[in-house]
Amino acid sequence: MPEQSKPILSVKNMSVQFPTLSGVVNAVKNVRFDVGREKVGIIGESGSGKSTTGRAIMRLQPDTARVVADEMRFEDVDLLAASEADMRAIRGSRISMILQDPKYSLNPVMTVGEQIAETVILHERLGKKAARERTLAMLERVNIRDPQRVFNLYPHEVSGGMGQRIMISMMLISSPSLIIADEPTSALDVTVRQQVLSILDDLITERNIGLIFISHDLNLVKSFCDRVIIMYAGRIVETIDAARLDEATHPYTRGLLEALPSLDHPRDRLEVLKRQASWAEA
Ligand SMILES: Nc1ncnc2c1ncn2[C@@H]1O[C@H](COP(=O)(O)OP(=O)(O)OP(=O)(O)O)[C@@H](O)[C@H]1O
Repeated sequence: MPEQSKPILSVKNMSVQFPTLSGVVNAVKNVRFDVGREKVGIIGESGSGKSTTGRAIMRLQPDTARVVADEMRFEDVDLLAASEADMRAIRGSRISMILQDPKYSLNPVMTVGEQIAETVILHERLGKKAARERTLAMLERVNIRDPQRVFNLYPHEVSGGMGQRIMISMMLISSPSLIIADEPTSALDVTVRQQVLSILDDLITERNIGLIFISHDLNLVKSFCDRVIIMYAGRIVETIDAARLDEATHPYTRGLLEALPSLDHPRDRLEVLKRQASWAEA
């Protein structure tokens, strides 16, 4: 298989369970998917297992969680067999995660520049001066106009959109091959969202990175991603090219599409999704 079309990530029959006081929660059930150098959206309603899937790939589950799979392979790494030390070396360097709110992901008592620089000091053993230069260049790459000034700001001093661009800098500075973005723009207003998405898009294309984009915004995923995985109650009910989403056949996907408001074809009433128990079964 040519290098370019080889999957970066291959997940085969992965399930995630959480034992709780009221019984076992089967958060993810037997999911199977590959991610190549492409943008793959995962959509589904709240509780459908999207974030749990992303965190299981990063091996960031609570200790009580049970993750089983036939295979979870990231490039040359068997994620099921990797030690915690192996995972620490991979996280933030070869696989990065961008979360919804940078305020919770950034350390409040360190300047944003120091935090970004720390990534390359840690993973690439760069000296302080070289790390600072790389950081300033990366901040400039995400369209931050005055990187010298922004380098010295603390997380509470930056706006939501700038915070997310800082997160993108931090997550991309080590040139990962896979990014998992979990609702990365949900906290932003529409114009800032477009700017952040366009920066992310450019960097992903330019560096040939694979992206898993978790969202419950069907319209966003449809326009931003190449392929879409639709989850319902822990299962993948359908995987389809984003350009062909309107031709989706699964009744859950059809229901999601029909529940979307449209400016071109306004309707008096939006459809309410009617669920069937069989969608959650094998
Ligand atoms: N640590 C945990 N302990 C117990 N149950 C959990 C835990 N984390 C997640 N769950 C359960 O797993 C299921 C899937 O949750 P998950 O957060 O993956 O859904 P999601 O699709 O990402 O939802 P959202 O869009 O609201 O983030 C839910 O029923 C949730 O309550």
